[in-house]
Amino acid sequence: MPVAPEDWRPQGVDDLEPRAWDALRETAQSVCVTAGAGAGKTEFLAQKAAYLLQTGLCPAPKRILAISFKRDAAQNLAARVRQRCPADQARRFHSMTFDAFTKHMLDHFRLAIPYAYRPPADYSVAFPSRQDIEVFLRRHGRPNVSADRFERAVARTPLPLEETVESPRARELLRAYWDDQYAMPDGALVSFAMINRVVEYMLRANPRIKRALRLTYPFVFLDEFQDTTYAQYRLVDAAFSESDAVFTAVGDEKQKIMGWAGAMDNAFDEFTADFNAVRHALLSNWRSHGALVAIQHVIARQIDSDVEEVEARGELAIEGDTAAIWRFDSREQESEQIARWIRSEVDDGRIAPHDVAILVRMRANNVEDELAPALRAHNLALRNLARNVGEIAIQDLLAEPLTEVLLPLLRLGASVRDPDAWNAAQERLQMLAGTSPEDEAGQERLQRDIGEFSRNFRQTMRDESPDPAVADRLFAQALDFAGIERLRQAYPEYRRDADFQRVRNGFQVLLRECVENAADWRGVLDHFEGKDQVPLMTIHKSKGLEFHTMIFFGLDAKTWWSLSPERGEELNSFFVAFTRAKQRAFFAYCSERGNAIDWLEQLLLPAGVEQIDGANIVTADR
Ligand SMILES: Nc1ncnc2c1ncn2[C@@H]1O[C@H](COP(=O)(O)OP(=O)(O)OP(=O)(O)O)[C@@H](O)[C@H]1O
Repeated sequence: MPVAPEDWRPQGVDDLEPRAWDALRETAQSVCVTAGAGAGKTEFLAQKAAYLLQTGLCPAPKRILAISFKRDAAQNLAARVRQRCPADQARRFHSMTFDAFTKHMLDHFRLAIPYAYRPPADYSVAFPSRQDIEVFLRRHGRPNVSADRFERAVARTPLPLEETVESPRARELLRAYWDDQYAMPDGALVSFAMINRVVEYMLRANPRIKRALRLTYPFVFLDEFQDTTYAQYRLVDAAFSESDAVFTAVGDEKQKIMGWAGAMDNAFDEFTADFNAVRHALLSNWRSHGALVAIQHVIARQIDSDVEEVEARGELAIEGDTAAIWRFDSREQESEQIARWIRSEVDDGRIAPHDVAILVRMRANNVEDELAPALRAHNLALRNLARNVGEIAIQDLLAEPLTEVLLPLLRLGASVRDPDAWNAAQERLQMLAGTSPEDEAGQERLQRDIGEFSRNFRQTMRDESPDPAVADRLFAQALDFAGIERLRQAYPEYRRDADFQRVRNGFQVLLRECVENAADWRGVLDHFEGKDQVPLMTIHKSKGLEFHTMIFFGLDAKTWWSLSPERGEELNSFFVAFTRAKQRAFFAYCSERGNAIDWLEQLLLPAGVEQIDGANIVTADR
């Protein structure tokens, strides 16, 4: 039975702030919710989804489409909705990344794409480097065209080029690029920018597909809207403009860090005007405590002098420094002291290793080489989430649906009792098998199957200690139990064999790696998930995440040469890094790397950020 809208209450949190209530109850008109870091934007979307599904304002079989930028953001949002709604409702919440959405549209409606631009069925997704583009431009006798500009032109120019590009020379070059990519000797190579263009063209050319899309999704959520590119915006526009679809776009202009990749200049203003949206600005920060929020406000004001002050709703739960620049004389001292500091915090029981995130601006792999040995010497493991296993980054792999399905199954074998793994396995398999929660016989069968599977698995894990060959066998059995065909049907992103194999291979590679140094199978799986390891990632990949303690590595004018008051997006990146911290934010500066960033220190020190000699953050006798 649907709940009456006036009786509906937020799920899993005590309350929402008044402005969030207004934005949540607005279901007849599009809304644009802007809010600072930690304001609960993702939580707000999960609550709004629960509201729409539970009150019947989004009645079955209609669905909500939620588009995020990062895979883990999409997964995080879907997981929050699953926690707040029964399975049959949560299933009607489709959360995916922009790229996954467009690729799904391409794979599903490929034959509806006008012939001249239709990629062959066995295309591969390509991530062209600047060098690839330069090679192309040279080959076509245009070495003086800037590769960056050309790439932007491919991403921005609507199809068909024959109708949209006036200059014959430009048209010829763009057309040659499309032809070349489709005619690669080892099969067509199509970038996400190109996928976006063909799907937008397909939607324009096929009003029936557009109508079906609109009937399926009366509500569309757009997360991190500040980073929407023009091409993505045009696609949303092609799919939903002049329809009754109601949009909810959320984001924070201060966290816009994708301008280099073509993010729009005034995304919120354009959206508000084009979709006649009502604007709401949230004013809480549920993540960080007062002292951090006060410093965040100083940085936010530097980004936007009109920014409203927000209310800190997080509690301070730690003694000592909460924000500081740690100054080191040498790289060696830096790595050693950071490792020693984390060790002492863990030994004192204040945090687990995975509660401290090390963030870097770029080149996580180099930082891994530098920091990992020092951490290892203190019996700490660094988990470089940017590192690839096979052809997929660990951070992306952990957010894959395949991982969501297989990990609970493997966990069932590694413990005598693991109710969380059982529930997760049941929920995922129920979804894969399409078993309705009301189908009692189906549910019983599923429980029996899971019981038998986990007994067999437990037996193997008891009898055989961690070893790569056994890991391969267990992986194959878990995959077999979940059912490869079922997986590929349930998740559109796996419909093409190459996409599925990339993830499958990555999973297997990581599992094999984790077998080393683990005393038992539970240890292997903990390692796989990153438990008790210190995560290392770039700021870009930290968006949307939060950590008890954040340590930024490389705050000097050489390593972060692009951080200057004139380059707004770099300050935004700094803001993103700072605002990931729930309790503490530290910045490591090492004079051996480069000079201090004076203007930033002048901003931060009066705002309450301490400056601490790295030699003193923890003493040698610890
Ligand atoms: N209404 C609420 N009550 C209590 N806690 C909340 C509420 N809304 C959000 N939170 C918590 O606050 C934290 C930040 O929320 P969330 O990640 O949704 O913020 P955000 O606005 O998306 O952040 P950012 O833009 O900085 O990534 C999370 O730990 C979330 O669980």
